[in-house]
Amino acid sequence: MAVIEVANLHKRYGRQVAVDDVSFTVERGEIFGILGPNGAGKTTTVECVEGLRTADSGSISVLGLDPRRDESELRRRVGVQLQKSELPEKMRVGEAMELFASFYPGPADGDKLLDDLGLTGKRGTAFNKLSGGQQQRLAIALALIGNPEIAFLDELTTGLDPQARRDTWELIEGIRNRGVTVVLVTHFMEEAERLCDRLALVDEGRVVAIDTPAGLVARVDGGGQRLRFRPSVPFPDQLLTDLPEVTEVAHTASQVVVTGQGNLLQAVSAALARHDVVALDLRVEQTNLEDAFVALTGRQLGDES
Ligand SMILES: Nc1ncnc2c1ncn2[C@@H]1O[C@H](COP(=O)(O)OP(=O)(O)OP(=O)(O)O)[C@@H](O)[C@H]1O
Repeated sequence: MAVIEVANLHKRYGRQVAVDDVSFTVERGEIFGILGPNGAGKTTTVECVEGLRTADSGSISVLGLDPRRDESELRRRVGVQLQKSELPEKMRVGEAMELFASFYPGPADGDKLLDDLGLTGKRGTAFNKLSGGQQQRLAIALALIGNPEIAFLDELTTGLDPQARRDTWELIEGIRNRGVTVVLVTHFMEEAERLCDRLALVDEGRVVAIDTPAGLVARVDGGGQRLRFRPSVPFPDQLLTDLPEVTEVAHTASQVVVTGQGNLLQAVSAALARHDVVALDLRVEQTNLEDAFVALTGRQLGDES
């Protein structure tokens, strides 16, 4: 059952088109990702869905409600990760948790949440005395304190170190396992790949594809694998392009990059061996969401131009 339905959403800021005909649905209990480079329109889209912004046109339904008209009911049923600037600097962690819990009819166990997020020892610490990562974790705790049916998490792990990032991913999986639907805005490919059941790839205000991470990766030409190596002696590309497993042979300054599927490694190694070519520094890589994004948009995820 869809808990969020967005159809033909448009939003501009002056002449700047931020969201250009975006449509998607989010099913109950899934982690739905919105992945795209900076400025793609992710935050604007989610803020319209949360009822924090008014779209220029299009329709949005959240839990069967209209985010603008039914704002007060939705506030009780969804959790939104606040941006740092939205919390008073002097407010202590424990006070923030109690204040936010008081807004909801059936709040979650705040002590347990602080414990899960590694903030138990920080109850008495003021917000502006927390590290960036701790502030981020508090924002997540506050988004979850109301026991929401849907949690909107925007740039969840930005500013966290790798260990804290992995801990946060586990926490989010735990939330999903309790039946909460999660909408995750991110520009981290690894985060999207690891966490999301389905995701919308967005670029320049448009949805370029919606699928599972594996489904998106499978759309890359020859989806699957890539080999990189330094040949001991030059050889003609045809040696490999003749193989049914190979879809493409490309060259960098010193390396050969072979894309393909099936028993690619075995087929390429055997063909090279037959012609006395040794593959030095051989690496096998799986194609990933970054490749899918490049294949679908012609741009890198991290490319802000
Ligand atoms: N309040 C605003 N006024 C004017 N332009 C805005 C405003 N907010 C966003 N924009 C512009 O709209 C476009 C989409 O921005 P948005 O923040 O939605 O993208 P995003 O994908 O969330 O990016 P990021 O990952 O950097 O947050 C960008 O070109 C941005 O500069």
